[in-house]
This record gives sequence, structure tokens and C-alpha cells, in this order.
Amino acid sequence: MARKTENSGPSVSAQEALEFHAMGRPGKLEIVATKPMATQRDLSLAYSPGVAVPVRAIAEDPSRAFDYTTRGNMVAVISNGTAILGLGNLGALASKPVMEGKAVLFKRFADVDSIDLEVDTEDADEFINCVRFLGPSFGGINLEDIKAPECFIIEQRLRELMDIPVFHDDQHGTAIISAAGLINALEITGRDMKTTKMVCNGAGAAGIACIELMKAMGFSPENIILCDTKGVVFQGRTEGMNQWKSAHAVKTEARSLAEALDGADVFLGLSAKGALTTKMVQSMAKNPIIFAMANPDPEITPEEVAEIRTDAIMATGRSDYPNQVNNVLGFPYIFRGALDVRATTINDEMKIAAARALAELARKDVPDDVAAAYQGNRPKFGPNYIIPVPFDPRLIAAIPLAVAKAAMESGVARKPILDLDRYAQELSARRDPIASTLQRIYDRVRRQPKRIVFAEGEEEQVMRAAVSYVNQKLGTAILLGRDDVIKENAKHAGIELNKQGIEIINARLSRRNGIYTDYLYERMQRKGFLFRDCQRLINNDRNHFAACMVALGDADGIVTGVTRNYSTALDDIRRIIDAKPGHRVIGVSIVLARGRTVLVADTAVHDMPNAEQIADIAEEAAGFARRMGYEPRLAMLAYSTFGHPQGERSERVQEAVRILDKRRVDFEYDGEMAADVALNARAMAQYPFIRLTGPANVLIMPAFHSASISTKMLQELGGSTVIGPLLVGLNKPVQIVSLNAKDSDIVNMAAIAAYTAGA
Ligand SMILES: NC(=O)C1=CN([C@@H]2O[C@H](COP(=O)(O)OP(=O)(O)OC[C@H]3O[C@@H](n4cnc5c(N)ncnc54)[C@H](OP(=O)(O)O)[C@@H]3O)[C@@H](O)[C@H]2O)C=CC1
Ligand SMILES: CC(=O)C(=O)O
Ligand SMILES: [Mg+2]
Repeated sequence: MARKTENSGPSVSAQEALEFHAMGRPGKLEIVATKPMATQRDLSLAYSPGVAVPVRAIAEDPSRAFDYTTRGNMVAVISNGTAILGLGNLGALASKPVMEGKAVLFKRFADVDSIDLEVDTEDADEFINCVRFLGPSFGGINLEDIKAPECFIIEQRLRELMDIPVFHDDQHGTAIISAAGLINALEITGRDMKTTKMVCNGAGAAGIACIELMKAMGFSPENIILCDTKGVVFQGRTEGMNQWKSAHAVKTEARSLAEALDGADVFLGLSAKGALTTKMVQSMAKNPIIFAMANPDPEITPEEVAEIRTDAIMATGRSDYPNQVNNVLGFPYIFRGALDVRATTINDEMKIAAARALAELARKDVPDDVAAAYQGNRPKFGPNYIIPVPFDPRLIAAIPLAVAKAAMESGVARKPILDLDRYAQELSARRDPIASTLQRIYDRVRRQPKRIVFAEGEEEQVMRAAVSYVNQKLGTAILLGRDDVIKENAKHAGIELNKQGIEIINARLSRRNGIYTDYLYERMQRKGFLFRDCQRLINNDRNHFAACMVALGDADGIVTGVTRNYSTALDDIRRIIDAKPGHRVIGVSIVLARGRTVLVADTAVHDMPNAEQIADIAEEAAGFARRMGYEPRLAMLAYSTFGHPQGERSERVQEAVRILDKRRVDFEYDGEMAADVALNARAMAQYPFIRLTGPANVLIMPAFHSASISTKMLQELGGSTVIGPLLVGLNKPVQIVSLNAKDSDIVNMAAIAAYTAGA
């Protein structure tokens, strides 16, 4: 039975939420140029006089706007803030964080560019008049958080006036996702749509759209009873009615929700917390299907249902129970498919196709690389798994493909896709693997929380990271430092440390101090260290103390580095923690650039590795790539490609390749090659004998300096995100952040340390 999952979704404090939105550049998105803007020539092309040429071309043929402007991949998220989430009418400006949030989810999940527009009027005509003229700017319009019944009028009029998709997500997104869940719930309980009896509680934006879609899918209108605050919407009712409710009024003797539910198969809740009672659930048919989707609190909790029935299939809108019906499963992918065929609208066929594709995905076996998105529990189609989770990486290929196909078949695609297999591949390439990798890391740590030492516990960003670590239910955060200094600094920064899961340890006062000193002395006595040197290090140096904690099992991992440079911190740690037997300690950086992720090694440890060491680094990096969920394709990089031009440094890399050949390793690798050949399929095609099946996703650098210089340049000049270097190959999990690391970097590294601490 569906119960709240332990170590469920992250809980965040109000302070964290505000800091998240305020940090760096306020808000959640920025505009980035996709063309160079560096030279006079660039400016002449981008703006006057060059820009006049596409202007004329578009004036002659409007479809050219898709070739020369952002229109084809750009969606506006538009609201007037009259029904912000479940918070009510708080106005256009207050809705901006939600709309910015949707804009970035579009990008994150489906690589759709998006911008939020908040329109400050509650008058439907004014709103329509404002939005109707925006068509030239966008490929689609996502209306959001506009209250019923105005939302129906607004959407209907804009659909008539505009030749691009206009889609109110609170209506249709909800309808599509709940339809997908329902298709599967019916299948599991052996029901037929035509004869299934459904009661929908809530006759607003979501409720009305849901039952309209259900009817379009095959439910019999006479089997669906709609209820609102006044009870059943029956034919002849006059109180609290409007034309949208009237359209679904049925002939029935039932007047209350309780009466309507007697013997019903399905309850769809799109109303309010607590609207469904256990008594009503008791009266439903065998194997009842209960979707209690009110947010944030459902109409009835899964626990309440479980108390009285064991045969129910239960879904909610929340992430902390199985079967989450959430619109993020839909809108990015639905628009992706619609944009890719330049659809004029999102019609019922496309909605139904999305719902069916979503439903089908839940019935498929979950492959390894997807199982991780499910917190390591490989879900199996059944009552507790009727719908995929938002982080399921298969969604990006499955849903847009289905939507695009339906658009073509129903005649609303202006640019049909001829090669659908190729389209499916292009869709998969859009997925951002590191985001799902980090999510997987967080999810697993949540299931197996770990004690992580935050060695520089007196630093403000470290304290914030520790709080975030605990709030995200990743485990216990141990702050090393002087109790009074930590508390004073925390007070000054407004950080609340007084919570379960945060421990403060003062090395000098710790009862383990003597044991750690003995341990360090044992290891260092023949390396020129006196006992008193070791005592001083344990008392004064937090890295040494932290490393002893981990070495002797008092903690699971360490994160450090904000007050020491990388190599000093690593030297401190290496006095106490060795390499894993048979492994080499290396640094791997994860580089995310334009939706692409590559791992780069060795970015931390070996200054000028010899051929044997380069081969070891390659093996270590390939193993790490697999642990992160990538099938490695390694390029052994040099300034030359397959012998040209010749030089001693390239020969070393060639030798490393021969060593890997002899070792008969079980991953793809080749080299030596230059970075452009490794990363660019066209450049690679000039070498038909190459053994890589595609562009490399792991780059093995010939030396530390090239690794360090290139990753830092990518970060500073290329706008790439670089995570790491992550330390790989140590016997205990330790991660060292950079001197200027932010709290979010520190938490990521703490989570990675916890993840590599294993089960
Ligand atoms: N899980 C998901 O993905 C989503 C969930 N929702 C949830 O659905 C609910 C409704 O949202 P939305 O349609 O946008 O809101 P609207 O304001 O448009 O509609 C609300 C409807 O619910 C009815 N209602 C409210 N309280 C009760 C009650 N106690 N018993 C019966 N009916 C009630 C109202 O009745 P009346 O007409 O008489 O006022 C109205 O018909 C919210 O809780 C929202 O969180 C919404 C979108 C997505
Ligand atoms: C989920 C959503 O869109 C809402 O609650 O409004
Ligand atoms: Mg909404």
C-alpha cells in the first residue's frame, strides 16, 4: 500500500528558499547569446546592417523566422497571478518566481527556451488583448495559474486568435498526467473505460479539463459525476453554476459527494484538502482508484486509505508518495514535440498521445541507467507504480515523439518530421545527464544517509552547506571547529544550527583526540614526525582530525577545501588515508557545456604522468564514469592525432594506448587524438579506423597542466559548469572543494562523498 516514503523528497526551509532565489544574480534565469558578439564584423552581422537581410527574408516569407530567430524554440510562460499554485490570487508580480521556475524547467527537461511574462490585469479581455499580439515572438504560449472560470475564456479566445499552441497547463497538463495514471490503473484493475464510473471532485480549471479529456479518450459521459463545493453538478442545478459546469451536468439522484461515490470505481480529487472521508472510500467499488491531487495536501492521505482498504490504487500530487501526478511530467515534453513540428495548436489527439506514451512508459521494464532515477528501487508496473517520475530520463524521447506524431497525423504540423528514428535520437541527446546523475546521487544518499565531516566548520558557506545537507535528509553533518566561534558566526549570518542532524566537534576537546594522535603517529613516525608534531596536527589542523574520524569509522566522508588550496588539503588527507588497494588516486572533473557532459581526468593529482600512469588514469576514470551512470568512450588526448605531428609527448600517449590494448580493458578508448577530433563527430569521421563509436565522453589529458588549464578556461570563457575535481581512488570518501566554493558546491561535494561511501 502506498505509504509516505522514508527519507522522502527534500524539505527546504524558508530561509534556504529565499537565499536560493537571491544568490548570485537574483532570480532563476538569464539570456545568453548564441552567436559571437566580439568583433565589428559580428556586430555588423548581428545588428545593422547585416540584420536587415533576415528581416527582409522574414517579411517575404514568415516561415523563415524559424530559420533566423529564436521563435521556433521559444515558449512564453504567462500568468496574471490570480491562482498561484494553491496560494490563491496574489497578483501578477508575486507569480514571477513560479513562472521563472517553469521557464527553467522547460530548459532543464526538454531544452525549450522560455521566458516568463506577468500580465498585471484580472480582466479577461485586457489579458487577451495583451497576449494576442505576442505571437510573432514565440513558438508557443503556456498559460499558468489563472483562475477559473476566466482561464477558460482566456484560453479559448487566444486559441482562436493565435496560430501557435496556447496551452493552459493547470487544465491540460493535469488532465494529461492524470489520464496517463488512470489508463494504467484501469489496466491493473481490469476495467474498461466505457463502463468505469468516475466521480471528479472539483469543477475548476483542473477538474473540468480532466473530465473533458477522459471523455475524449472514451469514458462515457453518463458515468462521470462532477462535484464542487455545492455537491453534485446535476442537470437542473442552478446554484453556483457556470456554462463549463453545465456542460458536464448529468441526470442523477445523487446530490452529495458521498452519494455520488457509493459504488464508484474512480475518485479524481482536484478540490481541497480533506474533501474525501474514509467512510466515502469505504463505499467505493472493489479495487477503487483514488487520485487525491489537491496540492499541497491531498483530499485524503494514502495512510488514511491504507487504514481501511488494502485494495485501492492511490495517487497524489506529491513527490513523497508513490504515484505522483505532477504537471512537470508533461509540459516540457509536450511543447518540445509541438515546437519540433511547428504545430499550430495542441489538440486532443496530441494530449491523448502524450497520456498514452506516459502510460506506456510505466509498463516498460526499467533499464539500469533509469533505475537510478527511482531511488535505486527498480519499480515494477503495478499499484504502486502507475506513472514515471519526473527524473525518468526516458521521458524526453518518448513524450515529444508521441506528440509530434499525433500532430502530424491530425494535420496541425506545419513542418512534418520525416525520419522519426533520427528524431528520437536527437531527443535523447537533449537530455542533461549530469542533472539526472546528481539527482541519482542525492536520491541514493537519502536512502542511505551518511555522516559527513564538514572540516572547515567555522566558515559561513560551510555552515550553510551543512544545514542544507541535513535539510535535504542526506544524513548527519559534523561541523569541525570551536563551538563558541561556530555559534557566533552562525548567529551573525542568521544560520539556524540548532537542529537534529548537525553536530559540532572541537578537535582539541574531543575525547577521540588521543586515539587520533596515536593513529597519526603510528603512520608518520618513520616519516620524520615526532609525537608532538602529530598532537599539534590533530589539535590544530581540521583536515588531519577529519581524516582520522573517517579512517577510524567515526564518520563516513569528508568535505573540505574552502580555506586551503587543493594540493595542501590533499597532502593533509593523504597522510591518513591511502589509495584503495589496486587503485590510483586521480581527480576527475565533470564538465557540462551546452547540454553535453564530459569527464576530464586527471585534473588533480599527477603532474606529468608516464605512459603506465596515463593508462591507470584511463582505467580509473572509466570505472568512475560507469559508477556515475555513463558508458565510457575515452579519448586519450594530445596535441596530435594518430601520429601527426610527431613529438615526445604524443608518443607517451600512444604508448598508454598500447598498454591499455595489452590490459584488454572492457571499455571504448582510442588515441592519441586532439580535442576537436575527440568531441566532434565530423572531425572524427576523417579517421574511419577510429575505435570510438561516437564523440568521447571521457577525456584523458596528457598531463595535469593541460587538464587544469582547459577545464578552468572552459569554466571562465566557455560558460561551462565544472564539478570537481572529484577525488577518485581513495580508500575513504574525501572531496576537496575550491577556495571560492559556494554552499551549493559544498553540498554537491558532500553528497558525492556520501554517495561514494557506498551502502
Ligand atoms: N496534482 C496536480 O498536478 C494539480 C493539482 N491541482 C489541484 O487541484 C485543486 C483545484 O485547482 P484548480 O482547478 O486550478 O482550482 P480552481 O479554483 O479553478 O477550482 C477549484 C474547484 O474545486 C472546488 N472545490 C474547492 N473545495 C472543494 C471541496 N471541499 N469540495 C468540493 N469541491 C471543492 C471548487 O468548487 P466551486 O466551483 O464550488 O468553488 C472549484 O470547482 C487545487 O487543490 C490544486 O492544487 C491543480 C492543478 C494540478
Ligand atoms: C502544479 C501547478 O501547476 C499548480 O499547482 O498550479
Ligand atoms: Mg500552475
